Amino acid sequence: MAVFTAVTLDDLTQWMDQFPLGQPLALKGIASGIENSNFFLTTERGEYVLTVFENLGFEQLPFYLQLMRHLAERGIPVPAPVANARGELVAALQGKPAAIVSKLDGSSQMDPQPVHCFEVGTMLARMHLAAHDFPLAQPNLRGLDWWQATAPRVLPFLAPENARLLQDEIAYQSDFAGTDSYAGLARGPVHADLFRNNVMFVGERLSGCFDFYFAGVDTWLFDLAVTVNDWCIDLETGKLDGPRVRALLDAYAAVRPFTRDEASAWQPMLRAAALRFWLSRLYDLHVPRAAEMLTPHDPTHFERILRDRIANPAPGLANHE
Ligand SMILES: Nc1ncnc2c1ncn2[C@@H]1O[C@H](COP(=O)(O)OP(=O)(O)OP(=O)(O)O)[C@@H](O)[C@H]1O
Ligand SMILES: N[C@@H](CCO)C(=O)O
Repeated sequence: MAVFTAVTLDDLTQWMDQFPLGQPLALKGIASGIENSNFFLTTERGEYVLTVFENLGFEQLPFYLQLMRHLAERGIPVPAPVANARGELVAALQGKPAAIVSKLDGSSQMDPQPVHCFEVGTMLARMHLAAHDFPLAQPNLRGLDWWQATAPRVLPFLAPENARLLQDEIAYQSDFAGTDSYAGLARGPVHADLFRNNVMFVGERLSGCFDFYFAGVDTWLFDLAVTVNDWCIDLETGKLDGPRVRALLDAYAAVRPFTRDEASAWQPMLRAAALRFWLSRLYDLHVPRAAEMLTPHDPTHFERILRDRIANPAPGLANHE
């Protein structure tokens, strides 16, 4: 059960006065998700999602919520945060930061076909372009600095061959981040966690994406690699599926063509994106937080993906300028 903070309809009656949403009518905890307490909230004005943030502070949240507002205003299908009477998107609830956002239609597509990957590629490229003039800046907090700081904390728990893989890959990625080709990559605010469970579909139409709480400024290519490593793989083996990769990349490139630097950085970036989630899953498994109540995600899934991306070249990026 992923509701860490208990909230009842009674708790909300007064709290909701600050929002222009009328009275709360129904509240239902959402079981999935491992980061925050989420509730479907029905008010006199409609359907919303209430999130109580368990790990994020009042300092970081404006970046995520303002980014969602910025994207929603530009027609990207993301939850629109609702401001309170003081114009704030974050308000304290039971001493924790909380926000109300609009509810998206649809459900996750956990068995994606090329048609779904095409939709995801189009939306991701549109999102990158729409976020480009977003004025706030926050680095990707799960980027290279975090990998370098976190690896030593999980190394003692790893078998020797995995410890070697982790150390070698961090060294490889540190070198890669220092190359001219890396420096030439386009950057901006990116989602950085656009997995299957963070996108909604109604039939074959993408109806929205959510969970921006790992968003940060990073290369667009990193975001694309994170997305491909989840949407375009066989879940058993972690191997890329050609038709889905092509669909996602072609759709992305039709909105924003790839550059030469991006084409040459693609293989290392797929490895970087695999490393990022292998490491965070190792960290969640071996260094659990006190409030953790769910079984952490399986790290070996991303270890397999990383080993595969090192051993096998992925389909390349075409259409570069
Ligand atoms: N705006 C929204 N509209 C509709 N459903 C939503 C919305 N936001 C969240 N949900 C639902 O709540 C669930 C949990 O949300 P979310 O993934 O953001 O939680 P989390 O705790 O941050 O999870 P994790 O980081 O593990 O993915 C989603 O799977 C989705 O079903
Ligand atoms: N997408 C992450 C979970 C955090 O959102 C993972 O699969 O490890």
